[in-house]
Amino acid sequence: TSPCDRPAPPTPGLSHDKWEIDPSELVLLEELGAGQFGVVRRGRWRGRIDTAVKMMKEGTMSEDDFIEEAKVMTKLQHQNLVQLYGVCSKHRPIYIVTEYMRHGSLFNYLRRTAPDQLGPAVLLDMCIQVCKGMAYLERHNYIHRDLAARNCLVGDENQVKVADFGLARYVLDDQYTSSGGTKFPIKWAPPEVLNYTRFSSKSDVWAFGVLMWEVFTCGKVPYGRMKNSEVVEMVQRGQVLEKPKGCLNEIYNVMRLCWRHAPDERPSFRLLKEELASVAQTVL
Ligand SMILES: CN1CCN(C(=O)c2ccc(Nc3nc(-c4cccc(NC(=O)c5ccc(C(C)(C)C)cc5)c4)cn4ccnc34)cc2)CC1
Repeated sequence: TSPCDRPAPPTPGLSHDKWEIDPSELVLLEELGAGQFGVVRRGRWRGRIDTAVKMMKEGTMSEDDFIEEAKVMTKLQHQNLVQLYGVCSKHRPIYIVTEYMRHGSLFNYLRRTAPDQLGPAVLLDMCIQVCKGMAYLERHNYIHRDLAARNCLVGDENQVKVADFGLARYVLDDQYTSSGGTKFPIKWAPPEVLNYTRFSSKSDVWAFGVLMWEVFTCGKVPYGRMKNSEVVEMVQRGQVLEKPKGCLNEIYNVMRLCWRHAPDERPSFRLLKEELASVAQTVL
């Protein structure tokens, strides 16, 4: 056969994909918790980098599609996004390796931290950090699809980062993916998602409003113990969450902008960032 028929040998050093992590460079440490996909553990990468390692239970996600998307996700880099370092996809279960956040989910952090540590200025700054991360995703036309305090993580000095952006697309469990499912995040969904599962950056903005409510109630569950069907009814009627106790009107007004019934009447994250910064300057 002529040389043209034989595949070229891989160029040394370029044969492995940079989003592929060599498991032999990863040391797995204590368990951080179990999520939708299975166990998450702290890890040490290349001897010095602290990581969180999601070990994807078989059958919980469309792995090949996700591995393809991982190439794009590793390029999304911002100080308010939990950085995806890469994947170990040459074995099963596959591992998703990200930067490590020491204080766990924002939801648990709000509920565990003493109220005197969580004054309005701290709470507003947390919302601004999430807004910055979301404005970056919006700029890159990247929709989160499951923004909530449980999917944000806390580091040192009340640093907050958005995690698992876009991951919802790869979940196979239709109890989670269909709006009628028991695991669908109904309480963070706007009318157009409840009715037509029409996700957009403007549906992320609605969810951000609910996240602001979670933050200013220090981790209360939105709509309390109401059943999903009752929440759907209420949201479609145009009723929204009430003002959290002790929350400034100027801050509650920003939440209400996020809960405008019509998606294009909601502000962009870019505009929300300005809005929140000006509230921080004037009222705090
Ligand atoms: C003083 N406290 C002691 C207790 N504590 C901890 O144990 C604790 C400390 C650090 C933690 N950090 C992280 N924990 C996690 C973690 C832990 C358990 C579960 C999960 N989440 C998931 O498994 C998960 C998230 C989202 C989704 C969809 C696709 C539905 C959106 C599916 C699955 C993440 C991810 N991380 C990424 C970066 N850092 C972390 C988590 C927990 C917090 C500190």
